Amino acid sequence: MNLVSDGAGRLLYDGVALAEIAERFDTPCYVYSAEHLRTTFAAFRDAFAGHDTLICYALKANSNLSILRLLAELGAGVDIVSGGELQRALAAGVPAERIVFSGVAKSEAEMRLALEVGIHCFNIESEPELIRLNRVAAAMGRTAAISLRINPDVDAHTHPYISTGLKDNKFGIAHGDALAVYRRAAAMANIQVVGIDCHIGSQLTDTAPFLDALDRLLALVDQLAAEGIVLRHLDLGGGLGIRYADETPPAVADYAQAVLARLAGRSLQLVLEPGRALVGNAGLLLTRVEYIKQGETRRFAIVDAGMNDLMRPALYQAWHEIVPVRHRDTPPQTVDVVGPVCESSDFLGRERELAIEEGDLLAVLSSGAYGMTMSSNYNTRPRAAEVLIDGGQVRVIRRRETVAQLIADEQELLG
Ligand SMILES: Cc1ncc(COP(=O)(O)O)c(C=O)c1O
Ligand SMILES: N[C@@H](CCCC[NH3+])C(=O)O
Repeated sequence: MNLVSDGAGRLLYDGVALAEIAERFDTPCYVYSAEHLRTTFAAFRDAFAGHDTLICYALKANSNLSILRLLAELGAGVDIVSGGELQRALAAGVPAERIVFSGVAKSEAEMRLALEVGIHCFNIESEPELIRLNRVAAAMGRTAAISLRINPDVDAHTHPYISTGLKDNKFGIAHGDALAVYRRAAAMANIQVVGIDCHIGSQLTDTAPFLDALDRLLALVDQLAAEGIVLRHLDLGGGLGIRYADETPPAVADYAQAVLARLAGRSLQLVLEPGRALVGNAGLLLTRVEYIKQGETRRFAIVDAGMNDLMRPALYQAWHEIVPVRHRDTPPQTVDVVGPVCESSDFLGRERELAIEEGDLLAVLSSGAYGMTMSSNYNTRPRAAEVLIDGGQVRVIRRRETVAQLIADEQELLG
């Protein structure tokens, strides 16, 4: 993240003083860097340039329309998991033919909408889902292009809550059932088999599990071809990790090189679904210290952002670096950075060494992915504003929610 301190000890993000952003837009506030988004997307595009590759950004990581539009203008497609995400993508101007639809529970209405607009491909996660899609497509007189999402039973070595490619996980079709389900799909009148797909987990810091999964998929591609079922594309999913603390995820170029070496000589289009790797380090959460409270055993910095704004620490004990926006010469003290929500799991960071006082601003780094999209209104807390820094200018890309918005749908119905 492009964070530097100026001569006066003020923290600048992409050249803009974070204190000024807080002054203008209040806190808590998500702050994103357009420059970072462009750079990371270009790194993916360039790394895979030698091969026919469609980069379908997994918009569950950050679904702000302005971010989607920025990535779509750079050539990205998207991976969606709901009708809501489909409508977001279309509203942002993502071309339908660059949309892939994952998710274990696609409803009939979601299938109809995706068929109407003509998405690139459905990633089918079970045989019942395949049967339903064939029926829905038949009723519309359409043909649905599909991949089967295979669960390759590969250990992604990540947090158990975000591992998705093990046989105990709910995702995908068991590897051992794949050929039978493909045969069934190929015989369906309103299904066109075009690809194969997997997604083994998130925040992977090693290429080996990706390559294991890829090898298992390629073996299936060859077995299917021998039976006359020739696939056009292979979707390797997302999952490439980022650095939050001291992780050393592979560089995109190294990941690409390893993957492309396996695909050399094949005419398979490659589809990728990166989420976190594109946006995670493109954003921070700006928050203000409301109180410093010395408890009996611990010292707390109580800030105005909570687990409803950034849920990752509460849900996964995830570690996000927290830095003061203004430098103080006083000695740092050990504090737990906690939010205002009435839960003991409401923390953003524990046992941090910080020199801060009441009223100071803190930046919670690497919050661009699974921050705002996982936020909630718990404790009737309006969601934070989102702003984008682009070329030294800052603009609001999502207004701060108001309590009036939150209660409107109930207020109308008061007896
Ligand atoms: C099907 C699918 N594709 C892509 C992603 C994006 O993952 P990541 O943000 O780790 O790249 C996810 C989330 O884990 C997913 O479930
Ligand atoms: N929400 C998770 C990632 C899971 C991705 C969804 N399959 C996180 O914050 O790390």
